[in-house]
Amino acid sequence: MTGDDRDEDVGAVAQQECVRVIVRVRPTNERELKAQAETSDVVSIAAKHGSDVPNHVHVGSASWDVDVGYTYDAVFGAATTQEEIYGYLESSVEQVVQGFNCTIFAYGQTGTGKTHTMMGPDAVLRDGDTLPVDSGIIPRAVSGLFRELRAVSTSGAGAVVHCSYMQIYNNQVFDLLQTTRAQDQKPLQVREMIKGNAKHIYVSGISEFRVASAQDVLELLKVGAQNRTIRATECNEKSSRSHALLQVNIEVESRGTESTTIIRRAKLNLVDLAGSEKWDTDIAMSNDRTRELRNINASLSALGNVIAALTDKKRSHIPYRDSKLTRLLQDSLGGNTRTIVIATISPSEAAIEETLSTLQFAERAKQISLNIQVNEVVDDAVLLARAQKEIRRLQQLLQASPDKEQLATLESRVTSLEEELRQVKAENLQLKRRIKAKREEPRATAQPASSPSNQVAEPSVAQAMAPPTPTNNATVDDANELQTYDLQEQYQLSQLHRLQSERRQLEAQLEAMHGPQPNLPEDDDVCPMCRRVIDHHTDEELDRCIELEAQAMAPAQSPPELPRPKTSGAASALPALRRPSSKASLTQRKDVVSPYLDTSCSILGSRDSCKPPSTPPTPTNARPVKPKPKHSIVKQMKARQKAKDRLAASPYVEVSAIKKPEASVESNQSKAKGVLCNDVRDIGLNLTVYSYRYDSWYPCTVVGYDSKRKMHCCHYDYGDKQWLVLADKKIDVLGRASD
Ligand SMILES: Nc1ncnc2c1ncn2[C@@H]1O[C@H](COP(=O)(O)OP(=O)(O)OP(=O)(O)O)[C@@H](O)[C@H]1O
Repeated sequence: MTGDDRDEDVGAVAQQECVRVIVRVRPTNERELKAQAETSDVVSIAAKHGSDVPNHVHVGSASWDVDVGYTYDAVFGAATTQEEIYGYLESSVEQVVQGFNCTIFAYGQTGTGKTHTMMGPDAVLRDGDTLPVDSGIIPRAVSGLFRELRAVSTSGAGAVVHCSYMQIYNNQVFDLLQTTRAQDQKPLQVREMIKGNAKHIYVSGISEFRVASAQDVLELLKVGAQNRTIRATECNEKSSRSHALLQVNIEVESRGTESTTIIRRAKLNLVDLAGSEKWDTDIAMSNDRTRELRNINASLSALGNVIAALTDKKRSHIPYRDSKLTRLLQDSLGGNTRTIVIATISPSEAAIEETLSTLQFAERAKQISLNIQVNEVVDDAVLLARAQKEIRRLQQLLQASPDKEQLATLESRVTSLEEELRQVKAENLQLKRRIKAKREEPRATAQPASSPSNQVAEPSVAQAMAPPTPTNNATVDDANELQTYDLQEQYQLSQLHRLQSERRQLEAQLEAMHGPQPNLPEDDDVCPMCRRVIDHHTDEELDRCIELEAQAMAPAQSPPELPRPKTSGAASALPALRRPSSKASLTQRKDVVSPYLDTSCSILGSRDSCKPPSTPPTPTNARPVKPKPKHSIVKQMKARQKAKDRLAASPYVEVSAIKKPEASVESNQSKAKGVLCNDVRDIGLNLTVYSYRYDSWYPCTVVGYDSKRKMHCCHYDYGDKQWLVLADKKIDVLGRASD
């Protein structure tokens, strides 16, 4: 996969898949051959539905009255080689390098070949460059992983690999890579942290070793093998009495396009479970052995319960906390980890009960669905690259739109139509006033007859409004004039309607030519002073706009607002001019007046209040009403600025960064440094580490130490892990959890 391909994967969505289950049948061993001298094997396998890999296992025994069959992802018979088994899993292991977590675990009755499948015979851990043919999945997966890492490194990717190895013995977690024997160690705690939307399970205080080659891991496995608890039992000379988990954490940093950096982190868990065992009351067992057996069976039954709960749609509670095993496998069961279960069975009739129980466990496990997702860290550069990509897309859209000249012509036509419309409206208004005045004239002059000023009797209102007659010349003239006004008004109104409809058409045309508008900011996101998105302001710009806004809002300083021309009832009843889209309208954006050009009119007011009135303002005693904003923009901007500051202080919003005065920092520092051992003994120490960048202290626990680089692996309380040279940092040691 190239860096470019990887870039495309950024932000990839989760893939749904189920736990994959494969069954491996081991050859009949000598003990079974002796026991079943007269009977044959009860397990047979076949390929179903035209599959080239056998995927169906059948168990049939007349004496046990059993005849059942199950279908899995794959079924491997006694003759299958270690290479064939790994060949089936290889691609899943290689995908770890691409950021997919993966867990492979072997489950089955004691002595059915779990350790053989996962590790192979002891001899596989001998020194040498080539893997022995009987090497199991673990050594093959480790060398496959490093092969894949070498392949990606040719395209410029760099990788860091860390490894830890632990066992769960008697439901307690022990570090298999510590120099002290497991029996003398303090058990480690399994902890949970929330990272993003997901929970992550980790072992607090486990040692993590940086490894550079498969051989390094094999060396660690050798150390671990010496520490693992093994005992001879009736079924197995070297029976594993603990569950062993090898955890390989990889971090691959690759270059995407536009010099971006993509960091992918993934975990490969390789688990060899202890085998379930029937409690044989005929055999005398030591207390230790009884305790082991009880714990192994209890943890495996807890695993069975978790799997049953996960496949039961009605169950909401999954009992992960019932055992350390299920707690550690929590991520792998129903989480963001590709999980492969290898169910190992014996073909012998003597083991038929255990075989059926293992197959039923496997049958349930394959129903568990998982949400697999690439684990990647998107850095600022990637975000920047995405933004640049979007800008390029918008620029292309703009180029694809019709030529600018045509747009400019249309825009100027709309502007001139608006002006014409305004004039027609004003004329119309004047006409209406004159008509009204004319109509009221006869009423005003129709005074009582006794009035000395009225020598001639005036016609009544009814007469004035009646159709003109030839006998009364004055009335005829008035009526004619009124009629002319009416006609003029009708003409103006029709003009008005024509102009309005023409303008609406033009605006629609303009909008269509501009294409779909990119996400225009919500009104509340736009600065009322400069009409730019508030979040795009620099600090200085923001301060300037806040100041301008405060000036505009202050009643003493605000310029006297021009009262709007009064409109008559008739004029306000005219059809309102509406734009096809208030947000996308070009003219609306164009009309916005920048406060940097003229601060005498508040942008908070309507657009008209900034324009010179079309008619001289009529004097009025009414106090001009100052338009009020929905919310105080100043407050809004200040709140945004505060939120921005908070974000800038920490890359993790939820982090409660602890600020400390510098003085105490310095005094604590030398004391804190003295407490550090600068070796694996630091593991488990709780610290707070000072970050200069964010001027804050972050609490963390030391979970690893790299002696080569003299670096500590710090697990922050907010969930991230980071390798640091603590010697160069300001730190404060808080102690250990156990203190
Ligand atoms: N597929 C196989 N081919 C050849 N030998 C096998 C195979 N599977 C298991 N064996 C042998 O069977 C014996 C028991 O196997 P192993 O120790 O792997 O069982 P286990 O399931 O891990 O048992 P336990 O749960 O007790 O640890 C070993 O001697 C191993 O070499």
